[in-house]
Amino acid sequence: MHSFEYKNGSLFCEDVDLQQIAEEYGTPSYVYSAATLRDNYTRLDEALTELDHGIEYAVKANSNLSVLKLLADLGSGFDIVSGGELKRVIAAGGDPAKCTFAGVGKTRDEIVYAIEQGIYCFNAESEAEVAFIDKVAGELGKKAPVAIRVNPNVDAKTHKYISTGKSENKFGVDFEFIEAAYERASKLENITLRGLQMHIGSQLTDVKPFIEAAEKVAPLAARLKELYGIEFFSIGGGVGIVYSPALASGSTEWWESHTEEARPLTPERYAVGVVPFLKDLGLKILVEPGRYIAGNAGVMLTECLYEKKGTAKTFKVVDAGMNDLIRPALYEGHHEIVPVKEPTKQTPHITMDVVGPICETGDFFCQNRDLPDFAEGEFIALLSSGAYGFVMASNYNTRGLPAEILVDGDSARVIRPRQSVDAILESEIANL
Ligand SMILES: Cc1ncc(COP(=O)(O)O)c(C=O)c1O
Ligand SMILES: N[C@@H](CCCC[NH3+])C(=O)O
Repeated sequence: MHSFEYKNGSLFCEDVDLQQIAEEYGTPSYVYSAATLRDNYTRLDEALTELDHGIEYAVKANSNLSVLKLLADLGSGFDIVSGGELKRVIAAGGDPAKCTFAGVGKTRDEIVYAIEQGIYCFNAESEAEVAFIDKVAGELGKKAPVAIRVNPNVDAKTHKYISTGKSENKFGVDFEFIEAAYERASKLENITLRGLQMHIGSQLTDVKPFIEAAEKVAPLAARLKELYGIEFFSIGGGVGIVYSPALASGSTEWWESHTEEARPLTPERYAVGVVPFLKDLGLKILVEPGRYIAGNAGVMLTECLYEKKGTAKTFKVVDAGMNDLIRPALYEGHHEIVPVKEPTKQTPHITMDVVGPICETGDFFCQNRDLPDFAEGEFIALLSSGAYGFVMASNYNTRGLPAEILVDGDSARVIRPRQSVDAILESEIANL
């Protein structure tokens, strides 16, 4: 489910007209649907009922405090990658005892903070890191819970920048070395071996790599349980979403018009694929979805400022740039673009580039795309922008960060006001 659809000639998020949001709060703005966030969480949770499982929402995908609070209220745990993310979870009312801490470069300060807050487990990504956590825990007179991330050398068949489970990627300890790493770790005095973790990549749209990884690593998890009494196996995140056709795929008719094989990955297919390898391990199974929970729960609204017809192309210049949504520039990520005012049968389609105001050639949201025409002053929505959207925004070109708005039914709340340029300048020191 996602709650973005045309009603009465305008694009709505749940019961709120996005035209009104754009007019009231300005653009560029991110708008999230609370119902979609809740629904995505619940659907995945229900798909995994056969397992003793826990959902650790990957905070990096969308870390707004209101989003974290909504998920914490549903009982979610959190997968964090920095001390900052842990602080966010705590500020949002999340439970540190339900947090796992991933990432290849945890610092001393972050490790100390996480131990003091009593996180559920560090997911260590190298033997050097395990040794360092042991040392820091010893200095604090504590025992730190540790899992080691295994790199199973499985091809996730996703964009090369977001593939993480091959040996050439920086993540985790190679499958060939992992048992020796556990054996050495088991001799350290200030850590407890609590689990095993893997994560093979992001935006997987095929279930096969998940199955391959689960089949390869489940026997290892069983051995580690027997040898060291680990209690969980985290199979990571990575469940992909439908970026196109994003709007249509929100409808039941769209799903029903596709055969099972032609359908993109769903939580149910994911579960059918991996559960058989996991259900008899006697371990708690954790999943770390980010994009699946937040991706299709958000759009970015922007206004068309100018149209420019060149000899080669028609450009629509909008008021959002790659600093607001970097996925197209960074990964050639596809986001569907739809006018907020619903196109009619008479609206002509034209081939266009939708570009931002940033001084970079890569500052585009689409190139040579056939879209229903829209005029200067009209608002458009970039769909599927709820994950890895706002969180990757920057102040490049001294542009304030966009606003974030959470819609729930017929209510719309600003959950992050637009950042002013003054606020950017206030954080700097002019050495005059
Ligand atoms: C360790 C870890 N877990 C979970 C995730 C979440 O991934 P996704 O948003 O694809 O579910 C990531 C990001 O890829 C990650 O690095
Ligand atoms: N930022 C990436 C995903 C990275 C996943 C983090 N491990 C994207 O937008 O697709």
